Amino acid sequence: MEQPAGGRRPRLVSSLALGQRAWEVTLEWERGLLSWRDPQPPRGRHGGNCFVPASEIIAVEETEIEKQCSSGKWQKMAKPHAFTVYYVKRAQKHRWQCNEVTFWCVDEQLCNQWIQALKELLELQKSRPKQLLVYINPYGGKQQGKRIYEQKVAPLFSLASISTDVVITEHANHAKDNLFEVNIYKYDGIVCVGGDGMFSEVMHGLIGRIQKDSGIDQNNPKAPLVQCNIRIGIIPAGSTDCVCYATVGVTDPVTSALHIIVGDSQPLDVSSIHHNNTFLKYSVSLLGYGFYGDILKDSEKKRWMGTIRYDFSGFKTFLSHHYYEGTVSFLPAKHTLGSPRDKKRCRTGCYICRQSKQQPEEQQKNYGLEHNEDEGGDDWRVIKGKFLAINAVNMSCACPRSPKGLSPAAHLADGSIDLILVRKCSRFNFLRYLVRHTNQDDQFDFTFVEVYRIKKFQFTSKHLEDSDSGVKDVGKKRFGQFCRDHPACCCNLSNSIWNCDGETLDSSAIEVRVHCQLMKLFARGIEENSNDEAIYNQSTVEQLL
Ligand SMILES: Nc1ncnc2c1ncn2[C@@H]1O[C@H](COP(=O)(O)OP(=O)(O)OP(=O)(O)O)[C@@H](O)[C@H]1O
Ligand SMILES: CCCCCCCCCCCCC/C=C/[C@@H](O)[C@H](CO)NC(=O)CCCCC
Ligand SMILES: [Ca+2]
Repeated sequence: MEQPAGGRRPRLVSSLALGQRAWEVTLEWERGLLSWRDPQPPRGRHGGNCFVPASEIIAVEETEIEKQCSSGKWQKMAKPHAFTVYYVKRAQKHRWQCNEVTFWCVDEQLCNQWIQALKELLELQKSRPKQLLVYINPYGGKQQGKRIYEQKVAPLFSLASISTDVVITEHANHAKDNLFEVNIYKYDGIVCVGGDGMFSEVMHGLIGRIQKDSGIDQNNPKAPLVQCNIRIGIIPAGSTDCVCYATVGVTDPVTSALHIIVGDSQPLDVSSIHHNNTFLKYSVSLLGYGFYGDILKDSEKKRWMGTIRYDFSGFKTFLSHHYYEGTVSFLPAKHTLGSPRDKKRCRTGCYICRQSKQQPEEQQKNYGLEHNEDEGGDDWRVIKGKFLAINAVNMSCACPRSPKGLSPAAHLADGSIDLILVRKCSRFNFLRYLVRHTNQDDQFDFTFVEVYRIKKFQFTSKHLEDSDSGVKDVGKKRFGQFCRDHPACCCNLSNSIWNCDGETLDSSAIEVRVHCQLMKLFARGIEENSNDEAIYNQSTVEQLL
């Protein structure tokens, strides 16, 4: 072993056996890196260098071994000593797996020294959770939540010495209500096992609880909300799992569990939605009126169909081709560098999101000023029209159905919303628009599609305006009426509904405002050059360090 230099923690270098060969294993404290290399690779094979950053080591365990080797030099040993390192292995398409490597040696003291050193290194990973509160929706998606958690996630949490309190929900809003009752502050994070709806429930519980404890009135649309530092982890077990896909790059329970274990943190913008000074809901993914509202309305009646209900209702809604008249007013976002037509997408460590990081504090400081500007300024834009869809997205909304999402260049944490207006067009053109969500073509490159990066917006449907009801919702009186003058024209005098992250809103007239980085997830955003190889190679690590 190398000696300490200048009081620094020494580099640990030993010759340890891996399988039946001796490898040079190194632990570099300064760089937080475990590596091993085969000094004499067998002829014809490249001597691979393997690297694992400490931040991606899941656990270290002493390993009880029998005399397993039938040949080679270990065969003669009376009692070999061993330890196993569990670490993150990057598989294809942003998927992570738990890999393990077992090192052997004859010297018990050396083995213990390695275990001790690696455990100390893990102790230094301060952002890792130790205690989690887990909510499982047993009825989300394909009703596999409980099985997924017990078989794939719980064993990993236990390996990583994370203790958990698990609640299997018995009804909708169970998790949300529970979050107002329990001592949330003793947990390092909340985990939800389910889909976007379950995540939304947990998020409402957590954000609501924090505002309550801070004396903030959620009904005040202008209140500066208090940031939520308790992270939420999503184990995907729903039908769309858009929040998970758009923040991790894949919907895979093991990958998500590993992001929780390594203590990743991804800030997330949250929109608040109000009607007449009454708080309705928060949204993090899609707030959609028209097409996506109608899909939701129809699909809720078909929950028994499971995950394919959305395809069925999507097809039906496409054929019905309803458009809705109304007025959208919005305040464009000036603070952010990006635009919805950018080619560059929000990825791990996104510069545009980092640049927006100061915004929450600035917002608090300039609260009064900003408020006056917004109310009196000429910055608000007003668009009246006939729309097939009005979509306000806080993130790309990438999901397995649409891997680039509704707004591919939207940012997770830049304090802005992408507002997409799809005006009345032919069925054929709307189909062309939808198909572009699934290929590489630009879905905003149509005359009937507009996209704006904004901070706030309001919407009122035409018949609410006509009835002079202002923001009061009397639209339900006319619900279900269709255009008598043109029975086949698809003009729908009734309201659509708002689809808010897969849940319906009680009002069609709404005002929406985005809160920059209001909450955090156990995620890191989608990694740019996700490594499709089995393990870090030399160049990747050099880039990292
Ligand atoms: N025990 C339960 N019984 C009935 N409903 C529940 C229960 N627990 C949670 N819920 C509700 O079920 C709704 C849907 O759950 P979830 O989001 O997990 O699945 P999904 O709708 O199939 O998936 P996605 O939202 O990804 O499309 C949530 O709004 C949640 O409030
Ligand atoms: C001819 C092929 C055309 C295919 C077009 C596919 C376009 C798909 C875009 C999907 C965007 C999903 C946005 C996410 C919404 C979630 O907050 C929400 C809750 O889970 N899911 C839905 O509303 C469910 C929405 C389901 C939509 C089908
Ligand atoms: Ca955003």
